[in-house]
Amino acid sequence: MSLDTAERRPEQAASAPAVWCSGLRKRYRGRVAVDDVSFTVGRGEVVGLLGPNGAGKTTAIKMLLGLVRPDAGEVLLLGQPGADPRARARVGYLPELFRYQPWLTASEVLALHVRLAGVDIPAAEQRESLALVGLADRAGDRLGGFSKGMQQRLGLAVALVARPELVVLDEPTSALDPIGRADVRDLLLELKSRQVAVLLNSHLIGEVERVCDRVVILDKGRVAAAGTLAELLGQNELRLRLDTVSPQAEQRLAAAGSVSRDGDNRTVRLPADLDPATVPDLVADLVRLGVRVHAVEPGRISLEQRLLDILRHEEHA
Ligand SMILES: Nc1ncnc2c1ncn2[C@@H]1O[C@H](COP(=O)(O)OP(=O)(O)OP(=O)(O)O)[C@@H](O)[C@H]1O
Repeated sequence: MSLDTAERRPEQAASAPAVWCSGLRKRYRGRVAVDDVSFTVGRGEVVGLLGPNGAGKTTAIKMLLGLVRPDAGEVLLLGQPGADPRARARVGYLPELFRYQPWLTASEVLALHVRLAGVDIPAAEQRESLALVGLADRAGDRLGGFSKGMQQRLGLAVALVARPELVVLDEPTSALDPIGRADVRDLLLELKSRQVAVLLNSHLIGEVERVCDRVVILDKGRVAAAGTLAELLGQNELRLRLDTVSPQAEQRLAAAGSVSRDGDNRTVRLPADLDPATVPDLVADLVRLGVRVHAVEPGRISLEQRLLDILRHEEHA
């Protein structure tokens, strides 16, 4: 697993990463919120920011976007200093907690943000952004009558309307129903296919696992782990359904890797660099030891399991 240290400051060029930050720190009244955080989001890359409550995710995002002043550290967005309005105009942002003026209509909110971004987006394209988040038929309705999920959908349209090259989404699906979540997942994949970079803060690990190229895990303000899903989930698993397991057979299983048991089901954690003979040899030995093998299912550990392993290890470190 590689810690994403992003040491060298990139050139301020069109090819610079979408996000580059180095040594970000923030304290609130003596309490550390973010402590020496560095990472990058490449152009067109979807990066997930994960971590427990209070880990510093939102604070880190706000420092990237110039909404919180860092005590230390440096930020480049799309190759420009984070505070530069030219960079910010090409960044779409969905904040975690937000409230629009209730007397505005959905299309007025979009028009306002397009004006603030200083870009010229035709009215038809603005309507398309509303359609993209399932609000096409509510364009003329005032926000005072919008549900939480509808407000979050509008927030997404705001983040996407000005043709951003980088989109930062702070818990975009927290208020959404299952269909809304699936829509956002499709939307993220669509952004990826258009080479728009995304930084996604979400507690929905399955969602992150499905769409993200890379993950940065924060814990107690620090980067606890970072890497591609393949790097983080390198470990293999073997799920077996067995009966008539003798003590010798138990020993043979334990020799292959750490074993957890749930009734007749056993899960063996195997190393990442698995020898191709390991699984067939194990099954042959089990059969020889009189075990009845009902099912053998290879798998990879889930991001959720990996996250829990990392965070529990940090707790005991
Ligand atoms: N404005 C603030 N004033 C004082 N402390 C703050 C402020 N904002 C954040 N903090 C503290 O900084 C730490 C990190 O908070 P942050 O909101 O960044 O965490 P998070 O990882 O986004 O959490 P969650 O998953 O719960 O949204 C917490 O201890 C929090 O209490």
